[in-house]
Amino acid sequence: MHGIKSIAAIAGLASLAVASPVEKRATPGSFQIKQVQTGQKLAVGAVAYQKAYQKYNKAVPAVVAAAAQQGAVTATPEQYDSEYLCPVTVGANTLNLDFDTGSADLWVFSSLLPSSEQAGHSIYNVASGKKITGDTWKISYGDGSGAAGTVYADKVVIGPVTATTQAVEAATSISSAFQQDTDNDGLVGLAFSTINTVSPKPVTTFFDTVKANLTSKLFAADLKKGAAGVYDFGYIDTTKYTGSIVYTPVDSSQGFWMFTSTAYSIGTTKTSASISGIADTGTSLLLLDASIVTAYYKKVTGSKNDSTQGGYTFPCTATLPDFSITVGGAVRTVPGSYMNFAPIDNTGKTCFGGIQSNAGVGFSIFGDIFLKSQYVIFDQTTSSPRLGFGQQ
Ligand SMILES: O=C(c1ccc(-c2ccco2)nc1O)N(Cc1ccccn1)C1CC1
Repeated sequence: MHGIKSIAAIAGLASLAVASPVEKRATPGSFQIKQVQTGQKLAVGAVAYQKAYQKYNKAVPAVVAAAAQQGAVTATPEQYDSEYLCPVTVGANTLNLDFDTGSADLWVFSSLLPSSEQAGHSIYNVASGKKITGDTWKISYGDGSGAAGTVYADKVVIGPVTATTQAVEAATSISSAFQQDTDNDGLVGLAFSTINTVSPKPVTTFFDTVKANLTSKLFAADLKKGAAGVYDFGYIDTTKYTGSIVYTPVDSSQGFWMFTSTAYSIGTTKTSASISGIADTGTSLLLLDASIVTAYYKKVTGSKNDSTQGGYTFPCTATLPDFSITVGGAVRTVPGSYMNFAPIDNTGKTCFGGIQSNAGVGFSIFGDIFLKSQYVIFDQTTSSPRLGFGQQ
């Protein structure tokens, strides 16, 4: 999630009620993208994993060997898992981009921006691209942040996959929050291309551009609590989850990976309820109906809905109940320990909850707080898209 959407959740989802909620290589068959250790040397997870087997002269599992040979880029979340970033080569430069399944624009900080707004960022130099005359774009996210600019066709490389002529949306203006988040050089939208904002005609997302060349038309997100995550493209890594994957149909009519769960549990208390929401790697938190949120924090001693903090807070020492949903007939659980998003200040006394209200959004948002407890498969292998969840 780019820090902005998480700031939305912290700064005041109440304000959301006012703000318009949501108007945000030779290609081998499959490969693994690891997220970059921002500011640190790239740890290539799959290669490290392979080395471990080789060190003890053990056979390297095929999927690890495949991933290692595919090349992998490892990204680590920002502090408090507020954002997960992967290095992507755009034209001649490598930028750290936020893979966002809640939006469908690949936009980047560019040489077209005023130099003051480029400061601290890796930049796409439009000189290497082919300007797509007449195309413009403008995106606004749920928290009022946003960006706008023009469009170039250029090479985009993610892992070992190269899209030779991907539409790259070069920013000519960006909101202040994006300027301040110097870890983030732009977004790779992985929602459906129908909500791409390029005018007069939407362009395809990176995934839509390359999916025909993948072994399977799918990608999977393996985000982690406080550690590097992985995006797998074109294959399912069966070492990444326990038990089996449960699948559920996706309603893509609003351009999101939207699904419905049929019950939720707070601790061991299960309640039947139809919860319609989206799998959104670009949102930090888990945004649910107020009734569920209130019921959850009733179980947390010292919690309160603090309008000055923009949501529910509790003592950082609080014990938090697990939260589960029933999806595709199976229960999928977020451990209580994942529900503490971050301290509200540097005293570390009071913490901000990972579960907050979806007021003003119109549906629930299963952001990183939920997604990092699962191996999530975004599956377009058939004409009916679906989501898969494997408990981690
Ligand atoms: O930020 C967005 C978001 C993403 C993409 C677009 C968009 C506009 C035009 C095309 O895509 N508009 C958004 O608003 N969230 C998450 C969110 C978080 C908090 C409140 C509201 N929402 C979309 C996925 C739901």
